[in-house]
Amino acid sequence: MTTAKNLARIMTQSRPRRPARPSPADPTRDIAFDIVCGVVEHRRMLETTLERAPDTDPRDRASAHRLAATTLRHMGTSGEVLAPLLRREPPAPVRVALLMGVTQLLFLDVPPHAAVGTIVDMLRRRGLAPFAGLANAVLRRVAKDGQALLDGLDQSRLDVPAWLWSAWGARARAIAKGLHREAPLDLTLRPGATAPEGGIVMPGGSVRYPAGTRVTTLEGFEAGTFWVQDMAAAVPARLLGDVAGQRVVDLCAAPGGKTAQLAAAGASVIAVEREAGRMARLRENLARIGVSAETVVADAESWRPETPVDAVLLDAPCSATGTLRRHPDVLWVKRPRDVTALAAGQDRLIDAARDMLRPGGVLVYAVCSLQDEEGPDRVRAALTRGWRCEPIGADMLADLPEALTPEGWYRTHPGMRPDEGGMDGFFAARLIRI
Ligand SMILES: C[S@@+](CC[C@H](N)C(=O)[O-])C[C@H]1O[C@@H](n2cnc3c(N)ncnc32)[C@H](O)[C@@H]1O
Repeated sequence: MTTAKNLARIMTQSRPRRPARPSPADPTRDIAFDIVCGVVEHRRMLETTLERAPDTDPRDRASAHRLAATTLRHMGTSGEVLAPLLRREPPAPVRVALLMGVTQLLFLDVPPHAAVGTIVDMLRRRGLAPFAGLANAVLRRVAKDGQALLDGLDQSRLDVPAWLWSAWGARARAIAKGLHREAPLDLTLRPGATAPEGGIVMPGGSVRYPAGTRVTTLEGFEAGTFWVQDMAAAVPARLLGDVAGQRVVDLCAAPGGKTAQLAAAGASVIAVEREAGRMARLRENLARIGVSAETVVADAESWRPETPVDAVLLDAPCSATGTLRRHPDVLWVKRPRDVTALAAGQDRLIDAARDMLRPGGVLVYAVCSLQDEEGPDRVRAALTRGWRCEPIGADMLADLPEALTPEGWYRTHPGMRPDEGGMDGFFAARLIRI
């Protein structure tokens, strides 16, 4: 039996007992390890690390993404499982390896011998052989006790950093439960298009497929009959009302989901995006879908249209806490001060949008954030700077009435409609230029 005393002894050993055998190559674990170390040690986003491994087989990348994302999604709980098994805190990379091992054992369907062996091999491969014995002992213990180790743990609470939990207030538990589920794949259809087989039509007309569905394999992808957009993200563009024939500016536009919606609804759209690379993606997406828009690579804070426009959609850069189901790295990368800095930028963009609109013109301000500072607080602040709020009508959200707040704002979170697969967190409000 492995006692805490034995474990402590293993931890103090500086060399493995047996000569190390060569560890087999395992790109999935290696990339996942780099991703989680990047998040934990350097607050580096998951995608940034993935981009550093461009030549990897797509299946290894997909498996690495899944292992890393699942580790990050359950990181608080896995840490709690490890706590009584560790006499002292191991070095950060070793802790990451142990967390990955616990994830494989308790949250993924990896058979115990493989769950333990792959982590031990990884430690040897990554220059951490002195800790292979520790990992072997700890993970075997986790494998032996299995799911019983989770009994009595408040996983929802453990897997959300304290600052986010308190910021979410009464919504926190429902949101946290939503975050434990992988997000499904939602499509927005080009008007008149038929959905690929196997989807479920959601409120608002989005079509939903199970988590893990690869979009490029769906019929109609090449022909551009649909684009990927969470059902909650499909709503803000519709809050502008009937835009047919109107001049609409889509600010912060890439990769272009909302530009496509506005163009498909008959608006004459100017899409403004700061990053040239992201704008190239927007153009590719519009070409695939078969809709057109004027595209401008510029900073939305300083760019202005030649003449004032009827409407602006501002999908502002934000903390993205509404997309935590897809991006669990955000849980551990973002800090309260990031939200404060983002809120200041959001105010500047709202002011810029005012300069673009004719008097009486409409701004839909939207963020994929769950934070009050980036949603309700920005709208309240705007009311002192030349805007009035026009409450969203119940008819505009007839399919999703629970998303309409008493103030007339649109607000969703990942805990909503849990039995139908949940949805991303979004906030949007209609502001009129005075
Ligand atoms: C939330 S994403 C927009 C998603 C997009 N609206 C859609 O529906 O596909 C924010 C985008 O804003 C861009 N961005 C950030 N600050 C900007 C600025 N000052 N001017 C223009 N674009 C900006 C980012 O590069 C990013 O592509």
